[in-house]
Amino acid sequence: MNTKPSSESQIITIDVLKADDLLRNSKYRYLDVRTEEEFNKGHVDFGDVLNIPNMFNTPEGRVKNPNFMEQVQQVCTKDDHLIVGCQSGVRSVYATVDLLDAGFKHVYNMGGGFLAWVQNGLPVAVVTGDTKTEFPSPTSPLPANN
Ligand SMILES: O=S(=O)([O-])[S-]
Repeated sequence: MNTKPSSESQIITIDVLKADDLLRNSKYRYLDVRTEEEFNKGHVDFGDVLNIPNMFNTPEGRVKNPNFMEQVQQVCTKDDHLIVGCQSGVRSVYATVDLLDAGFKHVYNMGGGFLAWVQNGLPVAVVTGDTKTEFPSPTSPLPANN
C-alpha cells in the first residue's frame, strides 16, 4: 500500500481565461510541461514562459523526465507563482502534484491546456529556427504544420 501523502486533492485548476488574466496582471509565470517539439510548434505567448517537459515521448510510450524537479528548481523557487500547462490538461496535473509535493506553494493547473488556450483565441507564439513568431491578434490563424 502506498502511504505517501499526495497533493493531488490540493490541486487548484483554473481555466485559460483566468490563467491569461493572472499572467497579464500578476506575478504568475507560465510553466509549459510539454516536450520541446510541442512547445516550438506553438505556445502560450508571454515573455517569461518556461518550457520544462515532465514527460518524454519514447518508442515505448511516455516516460517521466527524471530531472524535472531539478530543472524547475534551477529557474524557480518554491515561492514563485506558477501556472502549469500542457497540451490538453493531463500532464499538467501530474506536474502540479509533483510541484506541490516538493513544497511549491503557489501553483495552479491550467485546465484544458494549450488546446483550450488556442480555442479561446488567446495569444500564441511559434518558434521556427531561431525566430519566434507571435500571433497577437486573437483572430490570427496558426500557421499550418509542415
Ligand atoms: O498534454 S496532455 O497530457 O493532456 S495530451
